[in-house]
Amino acid sequence: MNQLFTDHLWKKVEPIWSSYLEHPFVKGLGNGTLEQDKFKHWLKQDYVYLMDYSRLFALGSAKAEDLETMTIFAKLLHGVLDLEMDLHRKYAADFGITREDLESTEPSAITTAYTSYMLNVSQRGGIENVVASVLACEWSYNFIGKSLATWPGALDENFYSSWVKMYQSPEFTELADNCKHLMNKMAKGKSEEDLTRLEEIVIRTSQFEYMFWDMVEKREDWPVSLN
Ligand SMILES: Cc1ncc(CN)c(N)n1
Repeated sequence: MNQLFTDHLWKKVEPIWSSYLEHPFVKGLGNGTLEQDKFKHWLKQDYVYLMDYSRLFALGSAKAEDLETMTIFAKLLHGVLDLEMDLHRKYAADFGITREDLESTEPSAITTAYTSYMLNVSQRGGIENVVASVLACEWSYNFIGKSLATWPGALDENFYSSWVKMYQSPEFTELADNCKHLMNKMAKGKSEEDLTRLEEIVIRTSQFEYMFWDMVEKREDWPVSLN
């Protein structure tokens, strides 16, 4: 394969990622009209999602076979725990939600399914599986942030402008670019069969991304509640 593996992947996931921009939750972030109760649900579910997502970067660092890869994973871990989750903590403070409340959020069915899938695939396979698992998450949010930033008024002062600003920022773009760089590095020398397997992981996680947007839009938890 002469083209970058991430360019090949982009062609595969583009229809799924375009549908994110049509999703009511994402549209509400871009035009500032999203109901705050729905956003609160995203905030809490995403916080516990990111706690598990961080574990993947720690796992990637542990599985790394060279110092460059180990260092990138360590930077990605720091980026999520610090830059990204700081956005969540600031919004939570505006809502009067404490850090303890955020951390003790019960993961919904979709959150559990998505993080369990990534952790399972990453633990079972080599480091290339870890990279394929984390790729859509970082890259698609950066894609959404950059796309929404072009919408009229999305960067003007409104409740969700800090969300758009952070996900399109140079700092977050660097995290997404680091994931893409690792994916291309891992793809080098792999057989067509291995690349197809990695592509399937990226497509599956892209589908989970859509399900996550849908879950927060509908404020879903578990289908049958115990109380
Ligand atoms: C579900 C989800 N996917 C991706 C991201 C961006 N790291 C996120 N915060 N949450």
